[in-house]
Amino acid sequence: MLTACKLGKQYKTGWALRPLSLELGPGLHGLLGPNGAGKSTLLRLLAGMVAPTTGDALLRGSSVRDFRRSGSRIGYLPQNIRVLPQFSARQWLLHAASLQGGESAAERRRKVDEVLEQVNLLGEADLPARHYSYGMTKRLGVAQALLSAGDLLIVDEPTAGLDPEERIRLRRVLAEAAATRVVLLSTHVLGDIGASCSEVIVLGEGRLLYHGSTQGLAGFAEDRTWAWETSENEWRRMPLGGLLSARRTEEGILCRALSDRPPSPFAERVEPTLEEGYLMLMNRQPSGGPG
Ligand SMILES: Nc1ncnc2c1ncn2[C@@H]1O[C@H](COP(=O)(O)OP(=O)(O)OP(=O)(O)O)[C@@H](O)[C@H]1O
Repeated sequence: MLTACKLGKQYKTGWALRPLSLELGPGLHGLLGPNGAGKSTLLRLLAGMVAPTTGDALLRGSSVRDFRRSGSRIGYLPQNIRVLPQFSARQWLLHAASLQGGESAAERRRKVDEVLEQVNLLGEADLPARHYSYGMTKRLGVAQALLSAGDLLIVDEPTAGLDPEERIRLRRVLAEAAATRVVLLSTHVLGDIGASCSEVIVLGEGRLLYHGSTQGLAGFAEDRTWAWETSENEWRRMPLGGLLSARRTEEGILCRALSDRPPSPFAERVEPTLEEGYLMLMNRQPSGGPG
């Protein structure tokens, strides 16, 4: 449904995103990568917000740039949303819907109520936005993106700064939206991806490093993730390289590490998490490990 073909963006300072090709079907797709990896650039290109230097992105066979020019059926939530504080959510969304044009006032009101309900803002729909919490403002941004999302919804770090309850709520909204369309979710929170995405894209320094299942990403740490229990004394002498966590239990200290070889004679291989696979892929962990 959404195809990127040799899609790339170069600024005077260099490549923000080196040419890459992708095919995405309906569902929730996660986008991961360190700061400056090119995530927002990719999302802006896929939303048709900026012109590519190379290649193109096609939605149902037509360039996303044409979609945007023709009134847009692409929902896009940028990293930083701005809502005029004197507007209520309902006023803000009715205004956004009227800019899209083409529908009767009654139909616009119906759609606005529908998205307000989806993001659970109906109860506060008539409060001025200055009274909204950070999470409510984010949900309003998602509602605005949903209003114009036909086949494609793109959200750039929607869960950043949200408390766990708000984050779960937002994830549910996105998962519901993904039932019928392509949804792309950029985040630094691996828990968001693990909980809701079946596919994940990883960028690093403007390059596509991985595109596939979340299990496949976790698999990068297969056979290199270890857990073992150690005493307080041994723990104090242990080098920290490769160590992921150390948790005190009644028996001692439960350690977990990424390493090519067993970090301790007592270490046993364990199932890697998504985070461990991501760390392995990004090559951030030292290969030696503790011990
Ligand atoms: N308009 C621009 N002009 C020049 N360089 C840009 C522009 N936009 C992005 N870049 C550069 O492209 C690279 C990728 O930036 P981008 O914002 O896409 O990364 P990101 O993965 O979204 O980062 P973050 O996680 O910090 O939001 C960075 O080096 C950035 O400085």
